[in-house]
Amino acid sequence: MKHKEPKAKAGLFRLMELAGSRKGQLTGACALSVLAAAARLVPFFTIYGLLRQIVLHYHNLSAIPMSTVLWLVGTTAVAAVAYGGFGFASSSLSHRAAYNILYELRVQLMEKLSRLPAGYFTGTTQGALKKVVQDDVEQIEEFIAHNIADTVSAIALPVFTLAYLFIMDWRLALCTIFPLVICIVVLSAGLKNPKGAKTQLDMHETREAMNGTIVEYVHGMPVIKVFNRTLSAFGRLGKSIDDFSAAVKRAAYFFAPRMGVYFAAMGAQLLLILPAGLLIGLNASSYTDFLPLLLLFFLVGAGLKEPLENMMALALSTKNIAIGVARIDKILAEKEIAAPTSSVLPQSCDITFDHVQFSYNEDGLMAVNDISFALRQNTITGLVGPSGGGKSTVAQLLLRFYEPQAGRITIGGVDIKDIAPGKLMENVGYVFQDSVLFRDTVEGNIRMGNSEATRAEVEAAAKAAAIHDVIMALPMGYDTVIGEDNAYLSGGEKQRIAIARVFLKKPPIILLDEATAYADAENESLIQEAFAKLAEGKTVLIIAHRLKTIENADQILVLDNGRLMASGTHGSLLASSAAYRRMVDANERRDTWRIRKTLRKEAACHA
Ligand SMILES: Nc1ncnc2c1ncn2[C@@H]1O[C@H](COP(=O)(O)OP(=O)(O)OP(=O)(O)O)[C@@H](O)[C@H]1O
Repeated sequence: MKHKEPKAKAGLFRLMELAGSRKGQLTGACALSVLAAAARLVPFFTIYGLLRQIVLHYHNLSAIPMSTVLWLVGTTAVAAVAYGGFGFASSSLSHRAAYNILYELRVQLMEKLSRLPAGYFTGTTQGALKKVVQDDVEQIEEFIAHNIADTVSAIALPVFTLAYLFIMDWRLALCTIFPLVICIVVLSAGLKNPKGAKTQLDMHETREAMNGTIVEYVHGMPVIKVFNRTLSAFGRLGKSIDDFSAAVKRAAYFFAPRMGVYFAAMGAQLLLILPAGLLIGLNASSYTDFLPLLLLFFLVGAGLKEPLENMMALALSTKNIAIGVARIDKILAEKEIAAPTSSVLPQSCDITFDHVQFSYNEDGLMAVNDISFALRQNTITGLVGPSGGGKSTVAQLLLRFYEPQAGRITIGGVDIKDIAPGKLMENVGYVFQDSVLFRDTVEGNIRMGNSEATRAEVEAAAKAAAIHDVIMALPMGYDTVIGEDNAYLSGGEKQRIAIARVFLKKPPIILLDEATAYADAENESLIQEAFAKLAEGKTVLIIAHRLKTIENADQILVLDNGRLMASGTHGSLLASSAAYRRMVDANERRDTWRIRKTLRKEAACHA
């Protein structure tokens, strides 16, 4: 017999699955919410009881038994206290469950992200991830804290009420329920209608696109100002706002007639009860029984509107929750870095790339195309080539940011796939082009390289990276929080902090991505000195943009279009590789580049 895979849960069912261990708390919150709903109904019936007494004794109100009045008033008071008490307990329990689920979901997502290859985190995925981890999880918390228990009571309240009304008088109960059924049928048919569902989805998607563009607009404000662009000239933002407003209009046109029927039917409830009540009243045997009954239906019938309206609002927010839950699931299902079944430790730092092939996309365009080379332990290798040649990709493959589609990369003869990811990272240090600093103290930022390091070791690393003096000039020295207290660092200074991190980590293999952006003379020489110190006695791969940096390297690899075009020392490449010679010439031209006087003359101010 064919094995049937269990169907993956979606929407609220999946949310309950994610709620995991907190299901008990949620069930408790729902039960208490039902009790609160029941307590909320009690006053309707005690008022009915009082009305009945008034009608029975209208000719002599003092004949109403005091004990009955006291009982009815007492019950109303107890019900009011019970409503408050159950409501509070339900809300506390659901909030506790919601915050626990929020915490567990975020931890689950963060743990998952830490197991994903670093290459997963591109600019686009980072934006989407922020939305899921921050907004979607928050929305789920809000939904669990408020809406789940409310939904249960929104269902329970009308069920209790209608059951009671049917017991009291089934004909008037039918008149009460009939318009409500029309309301539910009309709106749920609208929500289920593919066109209606599409207008909802469009509204959701265009709102997200608009929010994304607004954030981009605000982030890009300096560029927008420099280029003197106005809001109207930033076309994409205007278009996203127009798209959203068009989607809202489409949804409004679709739902307006249905909402019309909905509100008309809600109003018709009382209109039906009145004539039906009069007809029933004509044939009633006892006027004193009939009149309070009619008043009860007026009272309770009107009270049914609110839970139904809540139910409709909930039906809409459930859709948003389902979209958020699906996005969380997509992240949880991402492919993780395969952990080795048995972890082997490399005995040396010789590195080899053996016919390595890698493409970022399925379009087959190779970023690294059948590359083979070896880096000998304790040697320095320069990686050069035109922009887009594949240099960063080679470095990132060595760090397992991505998995090659073919070939293998080894350290000390061990395939990096067989080295535990933590061990690999212990052995390799990477200085990125753009160094990220966290909103933490300078010491905390450097300590990322080694959380066990002493303050003296942190300072020694900073001195080696030629950043100690800059740190000491900050308002609180090593305790200054970067980004606060007016403590900001330049791009070059940030890179030297990143170098200090690697000094502290002391990995035997180092990858350096030379930044060109902070190439003022002083910074450049400080960074070069720090690089040189860092490289001592290590196996080093430098992605060099200034060929001078790697002139003395043991080996230089020339990459172009993902292919290894040539390799050798600076001298041998000058003799053998035309591509390398062209790069050296271009570098020399760049180093002697000056703005010509003629250009200055041409650049007159616009009137
Ligand atoms: N995350 C990515 N997704 C898709 N393509 C990418 C990605 N990163 C790089 N590429 C592409 O892969 C190719 C190699 O890029 P890579 O960044 O390795 O070149 P590079 O030599 O380091 O360039 P540069 O000197 O400008 O930093 C380029 O065609 C680039 O567009």
